[in-house]
Amino acid sequence: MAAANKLSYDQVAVKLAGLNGWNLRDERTIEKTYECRDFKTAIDFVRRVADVAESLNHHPFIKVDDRRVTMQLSTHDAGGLTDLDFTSAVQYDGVLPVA
Ligand SMILES: C[C@H](O)[C@H](O)[C@H]1CNC2=NC(N)=NC(=O)C2=N1
Repeated sequence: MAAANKLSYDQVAVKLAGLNGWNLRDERTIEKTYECRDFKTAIDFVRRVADVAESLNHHPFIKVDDRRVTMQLSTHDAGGLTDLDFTSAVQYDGVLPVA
């Protein structure tokens, strides 16, 4: 997949406004912390996120702290934020916890 185009600060601001709970960490990274029910649910969430990441060939930084999962998205190939980061964010928000 060709590297996506780096978005301008204004484009990032508009896209960020359409998301829930995602914040700008620095000029090239967006971040969100998900609160899961418990540690094993958090790990299961990460497993599902990994499947999405593989399908998009776009891989997040992930931190697991007990039941909190922090995700950071950036497009290294473009040196900033691209549509791929926002597509990933929407898909991660749609990853459901185990029933
Ligand atoms: C060659 C391959 O497409 C690249 O290395 C992909 C893999 N996953 C990636 N993930 C992220 N977050 N940024 C990238 O630039 C990136 N590039």
